[in-house]
Amino acid sequence: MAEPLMKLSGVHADIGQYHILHGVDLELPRGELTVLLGRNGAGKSTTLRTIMGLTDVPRGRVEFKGEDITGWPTPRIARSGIAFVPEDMGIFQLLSVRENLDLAAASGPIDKERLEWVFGLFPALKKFWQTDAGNLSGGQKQMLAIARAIIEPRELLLVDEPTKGLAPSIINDLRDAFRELKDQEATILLVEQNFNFARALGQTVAVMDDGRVVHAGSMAALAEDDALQQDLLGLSLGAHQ
Ligand SMILES: Nc1ncnc2c1ncn2[C@@H]1O[C@H](COP(=O)(O)OP(=O)(O)OP(=O)(O)O)[C@@H](O)[C@H]1O
Repeated sequence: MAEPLMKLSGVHADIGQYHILHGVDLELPRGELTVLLGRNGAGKSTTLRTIMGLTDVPRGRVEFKGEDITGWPTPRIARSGIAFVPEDMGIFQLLSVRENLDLAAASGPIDKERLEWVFGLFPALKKFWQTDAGNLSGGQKQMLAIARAIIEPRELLLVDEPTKGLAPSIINDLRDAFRELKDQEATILLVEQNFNFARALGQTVAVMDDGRVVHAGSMAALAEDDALQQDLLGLSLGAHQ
């Protein structure tokens, strides 16, 4: 098997005095969209934050492109080619869509072709180019947050629960955008609670429970196995259709 783009081996993570991750093993195959599933509080967001260097890692190893990045400061991790869309989206509410994207382009003015490509994924951002981000709808804010992460090419994109609180029609737009993103270039790690969204996009899946990955494999296999879903996630696909 080809070397994964990212590999977590036995990763423990602390937030303050709390020990949250208890030995996470996770591999992200290059060019694939991996979905991280699991019940509330399983440690999914903490895993993304740990990859970005936002927690203490007393034990274990995080490798990106074969290099040990454990303990690197967050800006260095970002510069190495990893983009992160946190659950709270991290956009500047008082700045316009344009200003939000200008600030996200760290290496200079936004590349025109890249911007047109982003507008193709999220046409609303073109329409509301001069609008303050705080006045966008929830779905448009999520699109802006993702656009900020991809306004410059990145090798790995981490996205935390993009569908949270969004209406079904907006979720469909987001799904289409992620499909195009994964077809075009990126390796993506997506934290999701919405199993149908996850199933539509994921090639690979990892399921967390109590600070560990308890299942990893193909999404197709999990999507076909009602009993496994029930066991791992406490859900059956039938209940979610
Ligand atoms: N800043 C913090 N201080 C203390 N405990 C925290 C902190 N952040 C997260 N936790 C705890 O760590 C555990 C994992 O949280 P995390 O947010 O990673 O889970 P999750 O799988 O993303 O869940 P959710 O879907 O609810 O966001 C939870 O028990 C949570 O209460």
